[in-house]
Amino acid sequence: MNSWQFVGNYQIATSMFDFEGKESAVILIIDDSRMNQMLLSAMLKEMGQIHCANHGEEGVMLAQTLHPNVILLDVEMPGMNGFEVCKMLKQQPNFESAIIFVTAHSGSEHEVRALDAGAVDFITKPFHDAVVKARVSAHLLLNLQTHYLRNLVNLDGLTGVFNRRHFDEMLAQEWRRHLRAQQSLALALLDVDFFKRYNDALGHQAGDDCLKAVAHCLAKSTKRPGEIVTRYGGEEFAIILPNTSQEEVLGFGHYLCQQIAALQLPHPDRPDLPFVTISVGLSAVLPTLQSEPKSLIAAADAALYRAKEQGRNQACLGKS
Ligand SMILES: Nc1nc2c(ncn2[C@@H]2O[C@H](COP(=O)(O)OP(=O)(O)OP(=O)(O)O)[C@@H](O)[C@H]2O)c(=O)[nH]1
Repeated sequence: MNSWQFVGNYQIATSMFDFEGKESAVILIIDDSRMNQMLLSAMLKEMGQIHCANHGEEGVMLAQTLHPNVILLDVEMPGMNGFEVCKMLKQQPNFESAIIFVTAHSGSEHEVRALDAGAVDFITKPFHDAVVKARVSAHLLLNLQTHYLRNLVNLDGLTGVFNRRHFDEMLAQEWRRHLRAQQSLALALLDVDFFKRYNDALGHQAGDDCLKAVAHCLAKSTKRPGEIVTRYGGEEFAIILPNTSQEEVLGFGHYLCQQIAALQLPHPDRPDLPFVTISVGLSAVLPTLQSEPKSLIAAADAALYRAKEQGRNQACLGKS
């Protein structure tokens, strides 16, 4: 059931927030002037949680962890200026915030430059209360609606983690990003052990609940920025792990096995243990122009097969 909340003059469903686990919209103000931070915060406080950064570097860092819906970005700042900050923000994976430039300059040349840099709008100083509120609430609403629709397309209906379609898109995107940066990209493919027996013993409904609990635990266990948990199909899940090497990834696989076993979800019909476990196949590779993302999947898949063969409830590393 939806409850409703106001953003500016608009009433919107709180389910738009629920997808992100947020309770309200998030607005980030990046401005070196404390006075401007205070003025803008006072004007916008009804619209959501307000966070402030005093310079560009801090703003980029906060944007990475807060995933704000709207960023108000001062153009003239010491150190990195607003255009440089905007460029860095846009390079972040999964960046979806609406950037509104804040500038003392008006005129078409500045407007065009701001929009060319990737901003959705700009606000001129001195601030006009009604104009600031109207512009921010319009972009906040648009950002939430876009985000909500994107989630409907990209999320798995049963478990709430990302779906296979999003996995395919993100793996291709991360592959290109890691090829450019020459960094190692890793993948975990995992499968619930003896899941057919679980369904047969407890029914499909209980099987669905089990998949939800596993997905929730996997999502809680992946904390680094850019890590993406997806339902790969049936009782199989895949996790994309950016900037992760062969040495690191096996440890992560063991950790996932432990986390799921620690749930102690009773499994009434398996030959070895009385609770639900997973098997995990892992792979990590430095992408090259000659290789393709499917090599990463094939290696993780072969490793998953080995983990099953060797007795389940364990993680194996594949060769890619
Ligand atoms: N409840 C439920 N079951 C599903 C869903 N998707 C796939 N399954 C079931 O998952 C089971 C997978 O069975 P198998 O591929 O034989 O694998 P397993 O029994 O887990 O055996 P191992 O992987 O070898 O440990 C099948 O019975 C599917 O019907 C789903 O969305 N909900």
